[in-house]
Amino acid sequence: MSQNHPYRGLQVPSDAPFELKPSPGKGWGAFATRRIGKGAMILKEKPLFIIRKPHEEIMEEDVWIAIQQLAPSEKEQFLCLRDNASKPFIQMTEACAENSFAISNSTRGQVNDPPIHGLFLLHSRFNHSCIPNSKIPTSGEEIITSFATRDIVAGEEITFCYNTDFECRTRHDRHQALRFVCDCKACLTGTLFQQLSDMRRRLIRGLQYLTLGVDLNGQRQGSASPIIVDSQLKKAAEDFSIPLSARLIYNILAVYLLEEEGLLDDFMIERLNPGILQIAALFETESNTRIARLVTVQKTWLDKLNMAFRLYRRADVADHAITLRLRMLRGLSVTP
Ligand SMILES: C[S@@+](CC[C@H](N)C(=O)[O-])C[C@H]1O[C@@H](n2cnc3c(N)ncnc32)[C@H](O)[C@@H]1O
Repeated sequence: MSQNHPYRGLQVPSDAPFELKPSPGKGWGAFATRRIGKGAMILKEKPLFIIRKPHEEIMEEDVWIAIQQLAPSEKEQFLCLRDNASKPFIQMTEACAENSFAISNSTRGQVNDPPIHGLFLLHSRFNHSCIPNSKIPTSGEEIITSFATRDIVAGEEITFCYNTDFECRTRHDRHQALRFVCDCKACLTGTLFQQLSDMRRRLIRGLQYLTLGVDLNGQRQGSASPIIVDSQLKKAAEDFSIPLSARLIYNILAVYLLEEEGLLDDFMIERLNPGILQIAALFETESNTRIARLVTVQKTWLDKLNMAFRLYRRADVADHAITLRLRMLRGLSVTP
């Protein structure tokens, strides 16, 4: 039956390292046809069309106009799309929502430019995992590219994470956002890994709060579901008076937890490591400077963490100045 499925009509490049086929319980998915080494490119894809509007403002008419402008062969490709591989979409906006990605225009556009949504025929066939094996880094370009974040063996399903802050969200929160039940290793209830996963992700969120002074939505936490229960510690985070030594430990602990969770890929390291090196370079008290330097040269994140713990509860000459600088950067008065 799957031989005649409309997805067979989707044009997968002949050199692509994957094929499309049914993925039990998830409609169809993309499966590696050969080994894909960590860091290797999986697919570079041009959008079939783009719509320059925020997601919630895209109307039927917008999608119809975009489709009318397609070449006949492209229209045929669009008509292959199915609602999770089963039924044709009833509304064009649904087809668009299920098969499009927000393309960041931050690198080229102006701040007030409308967001761009691109419809991608093939990348939209990739299913979600909360512990994925691929990533589509934001590039600011209309063409998107996926890369393997770890070695993928032939036959393995290729997945990516549909949301950007899931490393800080528990299973319950993730499922509410996804609106389908994911069955990845971090979602399978009754397992030790799942329990640890929730704990790690909650901790990562808390550590982020302690270093940034705000929650994922950029706001201070409300009292309904506290992330940091200790009121003094919460105030210190919001006042940016967390000492440098603790900042370094929190940041490295978050990376270590990401690694334990199976989420630490090269893109993540590229994003997080500069901040850690920057903190390590800020110490001014001589003994602290020496330890911070040792932290940076350790090979593993566990070794870095162990070394960083030597700084635990140590004050630094630079602490006060850092607090003032962070408060000024956030537009707060210099005195808490
Ligand atoms: C963008 S589509 C992915 C491709 C889709 N499976 C297909 O056959 O066209 C997203 C939809 O796939 C399904 N899906 C994706 N990841 C899943 C997962 N981990 N578990 C269950 N369903 C999943 C959900 O129905 C979701 O709304």
